[in-house]
Amino acid sequence: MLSKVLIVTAVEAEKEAVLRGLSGDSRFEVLVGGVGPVAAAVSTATKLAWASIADSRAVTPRYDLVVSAGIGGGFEEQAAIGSIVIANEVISADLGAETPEGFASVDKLGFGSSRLQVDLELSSRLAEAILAGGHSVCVGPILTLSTVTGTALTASELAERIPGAAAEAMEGYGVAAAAHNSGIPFIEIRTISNKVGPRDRAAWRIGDALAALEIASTRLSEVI
Ligand SMILES: O=C(O)c1cccc(C(=O)CC[C@H]2O[C@@H](n3cnc4c(=O)[nH]cnc43)[C@H](O)[C@@H]2O)c1
Repeated sequence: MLSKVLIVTAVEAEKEAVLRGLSGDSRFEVLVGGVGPVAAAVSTATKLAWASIADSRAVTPRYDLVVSAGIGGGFEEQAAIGSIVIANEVISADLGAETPEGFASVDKLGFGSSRLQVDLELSSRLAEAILAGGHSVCVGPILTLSTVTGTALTASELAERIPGAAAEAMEGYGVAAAAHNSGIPFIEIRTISNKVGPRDRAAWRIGDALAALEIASTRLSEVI
C-alpha cells in the first residue's frame, strides 16, 4: 500500500471532484497546478522539491506516486464523453517542428523524447477496478498539447501520427516530466468532457467529466 500520493489537477473544480472521490483518504494530497504543460511542470516540480527537502529532515515522507488527473478530450472511436481514460504512455504531441513533410517530433529531430512512461502495473489495476465498478474505461496514449485541438484536420493528423491515441489534455507531460525528474512513479487519468475535433464549446459536458473524475478517484484510492 502506498503511503503518500500527489495528485495534480489544472483547476479547482477538478481538485474538488478528486477530493469528493477520495472521501478524506489522508494518503492523498491534491495540488491545483494550473492549465498547460509549463504551469503543471513548474508547480509539480516545486512541490516535489520542497517535499524532498522536508523529507531530508525526516519531517514528511516523500511521495510514492504522482498523478496527473483532470478532464480531457476523447478521440473518435477511442473514448466517449463521460468515460475514463488511463494512460499507457504520455506524449507531448506538439513538441517538435513543422516541416513541409508534416510535423517532426523531437524524437525524429534527435533532440530528446516526447514520450514518458507511466506505472503500467498500477495503470492496469486501476483500469480493471474502474471496469469492475461498471464504468467505461480506455487504456491508451494520452497526448499533451499546449493548444486545444479545434479542427477535424488536426484531430485526424494527431490520430494518424499517434495510432491509438485515446485522449488529449494540456498538463500530463509536464507533471510526468517533474515526477520522472524526481524518480517517482507516474500515472495519468483523464475523464472525457468533449470530442477531440471541431471546436464546439456548447458540446462540452464538463459536469459529466467531473462526475467520472470522482469515480476514478474513488477507484484509485481502492487500488493503491
Ligand atoms: O475552446 C473553448 O472555448 C474552451 C472551453 C472550455 C475549456 C477550454 C479549455 O481550454 C480547457 C482546457 C483545460 O481542460 C483540459 N481539456 C479538456 N478537454 C480538452 C481537449 O479537448 N484538449 C485539450 N485539453 C482539454 C485541459 O487539460 C485544460 O486543463 C476551452
